[in-house]
Amino acid sequence: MAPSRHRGSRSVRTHPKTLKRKRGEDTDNVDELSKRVADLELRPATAPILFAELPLSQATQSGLSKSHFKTLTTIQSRAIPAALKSSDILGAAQTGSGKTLAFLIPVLENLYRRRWTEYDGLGALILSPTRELAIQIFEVLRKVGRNHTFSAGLVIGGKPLREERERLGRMNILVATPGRMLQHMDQTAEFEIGNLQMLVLDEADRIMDMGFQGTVDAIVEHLPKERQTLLFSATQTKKVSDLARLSLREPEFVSAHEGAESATPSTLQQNYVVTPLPEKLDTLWSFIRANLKKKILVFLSSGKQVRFLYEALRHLQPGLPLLHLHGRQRQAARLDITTRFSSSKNACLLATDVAARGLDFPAVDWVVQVDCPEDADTYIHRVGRTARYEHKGRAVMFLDPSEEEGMLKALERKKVAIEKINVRQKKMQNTIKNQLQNMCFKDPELKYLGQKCFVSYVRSIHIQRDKDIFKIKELDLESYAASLGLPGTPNVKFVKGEDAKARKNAPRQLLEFSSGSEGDEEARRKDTAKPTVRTKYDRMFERRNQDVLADHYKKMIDDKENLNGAESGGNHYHDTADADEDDDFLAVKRRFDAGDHALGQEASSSTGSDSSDSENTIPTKKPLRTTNSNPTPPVKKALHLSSNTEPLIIDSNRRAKLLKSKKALLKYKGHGSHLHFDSEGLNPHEAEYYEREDEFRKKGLPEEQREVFLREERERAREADVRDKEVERRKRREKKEKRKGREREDGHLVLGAEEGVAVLAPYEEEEEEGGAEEGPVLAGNGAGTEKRRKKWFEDPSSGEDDDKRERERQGNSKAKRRKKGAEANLRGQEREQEQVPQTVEELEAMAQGLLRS
Ligand SMILES: Nc1ncnc2c1ncn2[C@@H]1O[C@H](COP(=O)(O)OP(=O)(O)OP(=O)(O)O)[C@@H](O)[C@H]1O
Repeated sequence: MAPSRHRGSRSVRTHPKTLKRKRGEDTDNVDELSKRVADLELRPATAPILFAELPLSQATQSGLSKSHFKTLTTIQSRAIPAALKSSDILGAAQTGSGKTLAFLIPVLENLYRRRWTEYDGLGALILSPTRELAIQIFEVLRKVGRNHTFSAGLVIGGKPLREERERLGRMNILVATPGRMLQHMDQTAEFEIGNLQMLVLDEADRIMDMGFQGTVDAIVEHLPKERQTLLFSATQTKKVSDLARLSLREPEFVSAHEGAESATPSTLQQNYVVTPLPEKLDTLWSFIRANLKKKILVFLSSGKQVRFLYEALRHLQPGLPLLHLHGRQRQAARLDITTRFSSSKNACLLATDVAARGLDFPAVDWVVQVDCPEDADTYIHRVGRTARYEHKGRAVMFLDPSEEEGMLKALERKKVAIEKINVRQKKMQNTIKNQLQNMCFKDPELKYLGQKCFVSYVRSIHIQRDKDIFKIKELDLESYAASLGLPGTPNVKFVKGEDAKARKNAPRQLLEFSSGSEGDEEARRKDTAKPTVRTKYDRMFERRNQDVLADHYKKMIDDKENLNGAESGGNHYHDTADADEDDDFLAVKRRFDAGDHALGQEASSSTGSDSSDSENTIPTKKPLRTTNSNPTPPVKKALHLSSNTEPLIIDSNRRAKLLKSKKALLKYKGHGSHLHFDSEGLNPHEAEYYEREDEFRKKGLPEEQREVFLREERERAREADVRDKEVERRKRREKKEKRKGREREDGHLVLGAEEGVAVLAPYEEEEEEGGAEEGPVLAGNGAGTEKRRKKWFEDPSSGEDDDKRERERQGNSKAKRRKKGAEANLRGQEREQEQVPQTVEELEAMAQGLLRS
């Protein structure tokens, strides 16, 4: 294909790296290599067994052997020869069967045989659906390509565009996520891709899926039509529409599945357990407790479930390291977690499907699918995280009885053999429901997470396409909510008229409650749900917990009970509460002064139940105490100390003295009232306060009234939750705006929240030590030594630190340059720190610095 435009225009170099490169070139006769490739036969009988048999460059051969790859896997022996001959490939093979090398080797070799250089620009673009997988591919590329001179970069988001922009134009091979790639294509002027030779889609079916449809189509529009395209996946499709979208030319379908008994590795033992939705958590808990010495990967259907379960199980202290991974974590955290799980011997990682495809965690013992996968393909990828490359592994899936039939049929269609097993009852731990309830009760944050977990689960079921598997109406959602420790079943609103799949692929939108939502299946379901007996503790739990969670809930209750029709306002609740407290306080230390002008009111509060005390009082300016000391008789007044006794007429000093004697007053106070306490032992009321039973029954059946009451209460709780969420959202918005403000101040290019940037990390040659890989280093101009591994995944906020360090570096190097007579090697170091090529030589050296030993 298109040879290098600038080949031959390079100046002769004396840099040691150039010498190495030349030596590498000298050992290969590229023409001879091309001839051997042309002579390759693509018959199964002649399929190569060892890499040494393939017509590969010395650089690739040595990279493979240093990485301890000797024998080809089935997919490699079929795909690599065809890809070397520049065919378009549709590659399908089981998970963990080595597809990554099946496309990386042809990428390196085909560019090598075309004598690709930095002046030729981007030669190969490798797209991956997730950042983690892109990193993994990049790592393998670094490993096997260590002796090549190509520059390679990783473009996955998580950092400002600015940092990678200038280097992007000099890359020969890019590993990227589609969204970030498109952003560069649209916004980076220096990015020239008209010369692209190869496009690779790993997890091709996922990338061609709806979630990436628009992005991938836009990327392909930018690419030259004349190119080689390689598509790989464990669940490859031959969809004609997809092939047309990618302009594939007579693609070779290379499948290692054909003739295979199962679409999953033969070393994988697969089972499922039927466990009703409300019992899933107990089953998972028992499973984890029974496998404390194992490495377990648990799949859940949404990030919110992962978060809640992680927090809940963490508090229960299962007895092995617990990790969690989902798409909304920061990059640094995601990298840290995948690295920790990879290096763990025993751990439990709770993850969404962000970990379902491609990730090569070593030695995973168990894959547990707590939530049913959306389809059989997702099942295959999830279980593929264990039993990789000839290793053994086990997988178990929890199915609700309503999901069993549909899921089994879907798996059967995909040639997946799975066997039912039962949980040993004696291995089942005690239920954790009560503990979860307790934790949710004490910790409103956890309860809030639980509510979000519930809503997100229900929605995830609602938007599933396969209604043979996912039957929302058959799920016992009320019990499920209780099993999460929630005091009630949260309301879930569904948005009608939107494409379910598109929503599933847009998690951010999925999180938002749509104000325009119309349907409310959940509410309808609850209306028809059977009433259950509620104990006094249930009621107490709800009321107290609502108080803890939401002040506004209490306010609503108070508003209704105490101050119906009173003015509402921000501080109103607090005022009311204070007033209540004062009342209690006064009731204990009651005292009134008979001569006080507010005598009636105080008397009223002192008795607590006499509402008419204040009537008929005769105002006086002097309090009783002063009357005593005053020989003149007091002004005549009548005190109503009780509604059913005679008023006490104070018309003489002697009568006024009565007010000082409790005993004397008793006969004016009448008998004490009989107070009834409510079931919580609080709030005493007189018998009249409670409705008479016959009157109550007149209003309708108790059950109906109970329903109405519950509906109203639910509505209040829902409103309270909405307000909570609004506060939560506002806080998030403010935080985000603050962050953006900081970035703006620092001169960062502010990007969409989803897509960040990773620094393209051309890497320095590394010491070969038992095949162990060092992280990539910031090569800058190709001669740097500073390690950069950690920086790949620093979160966007850490970009500030980067910039600061970068500025400091630049400042240092400028200062150094000012020094006259600086030594030549010092000058070299300064340029390296600046990362900006100053001369043609530097530029050349930098581009050489990647795949080289
Ligand atoms: N020829 C080989 N010899 C030995 N090990 C190999 C070979 N090829 C690949 N492997 C190892 O097999 C494991 C799985 O490889 P890889 O990740 O490429 O699988 P995959 O087919 O892409 O899986 P998935 O479908 O899950 O993405 C890796 O650990 C890799 O190092």
